[in-house]
Amino acid sequence: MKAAVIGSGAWGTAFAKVLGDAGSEVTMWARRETVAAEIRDRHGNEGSLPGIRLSKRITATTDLAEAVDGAELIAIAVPSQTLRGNLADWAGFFPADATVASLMKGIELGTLKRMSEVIVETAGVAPERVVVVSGPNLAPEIAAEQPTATVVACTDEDRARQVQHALATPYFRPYTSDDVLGCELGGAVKNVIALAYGMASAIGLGDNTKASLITRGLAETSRLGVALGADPLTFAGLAGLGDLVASCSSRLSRNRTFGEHLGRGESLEQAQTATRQTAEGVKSCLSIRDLARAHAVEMPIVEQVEKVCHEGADPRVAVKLLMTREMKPES
Ligand SMILES: NC(=O)C1=CN([C@@H]2O[C@H](COP(=O)(O)OP(=O)(O)OC[C@H]3O[C@@H](n4cnc5c(N)ncnc54)[C@H](O)[C@@H]3O)[C@@H](O)[C@H]2O)C=CC1
Ligand SMILES: O=C(CO)COP(=O)(O)O
Repeated sequence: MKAAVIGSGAWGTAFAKVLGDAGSEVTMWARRETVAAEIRDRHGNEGSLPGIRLSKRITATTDLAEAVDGAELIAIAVPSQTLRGNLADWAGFFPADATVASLMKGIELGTLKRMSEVIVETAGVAPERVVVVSGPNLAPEIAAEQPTATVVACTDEDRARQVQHALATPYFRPYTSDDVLGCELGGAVKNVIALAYGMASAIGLGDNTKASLITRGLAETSRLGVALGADPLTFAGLAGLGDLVASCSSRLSRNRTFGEHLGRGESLEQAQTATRQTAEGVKSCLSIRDLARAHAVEMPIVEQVEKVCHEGADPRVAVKLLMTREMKPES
């Protein structure tokens, strides 16, 4: 397959490696010429994935039209909140029948749309051409070829299978799904729960607390998903529980790490200065909270994470508020 990967950060680069290792010819698009040149000439991207060697089947450019020229698959890994603006500039260059894969895990501020919806709306791509790839996929582990599984979700089963085959390597095992909505929500909400988990770790809370956060975090994710029409079983799978456990338990997770900074008492600005890469949950906690409210779905953990991130609330007070909510049945 001829593929393009737009975005040369950690996930774009690891994803390009998977595609290259599975046999595709890949052209990456990078914003900076230094990054494109390093990928093209030295087969690495030290700034995003130190020590990783990329296949010679992978090249890179800063010219979007060149990157997507003739591509059968275009995978996008830019920050969720920039996607709409990016596509306004790029979409005219996409080949008419290309599959567009969203690798992003966020919900757009203001519109409350998922990334696949932004792609359909802004790039004029039919929904059945959009694939979502999501699962327990920490980029540095994948780049180091540590085995993992993922989900390729698309309403068009044949297209999902094509992408599944284009991604299969001995260290990356893709499963297909038709639940695009559930996979996207699972990925976006787990970033917010990982922020909460990081805060809990930093304030010294124990394993019972952390297990309760994961379990109740998944409960509120599923509640929102079901209200919006997702398959509840998706949240028990790789794009739900799998991704949530990976991000909460891993020190590689940028969202968990960001939460740790906040839990240590740093302000949002201090945490942003200390962490350079994209932590999607910091913005998506706002849009997910608004989406939940719009559908009358209770998401108490998301509500508290938003208060800590954007209203200066103390994480210890947030825990207290969560623990003293009205008593209710588990489900
Ligand atoms: N890093 C990971 O392990 C995983 C990340 N993701 C998701 O992938 C998406 C991208 O994340 P990463 O690659 O990890 O982030 P990153 O911070 O490593 O890289 C982001 C990339 O986007 C580019 N970028 C930043 N602002 C931009 C703009 N205004 N216009 C165009 N490009 C811009 C940066 O130059 C960089 O190449 C996020 O939605 C994230 O949640 C999903 C699975 C795994
Ligand atoms: O989505 C991810 C793993 O599946 C990456 O999580 P972070 O963005 O928190 O690093």
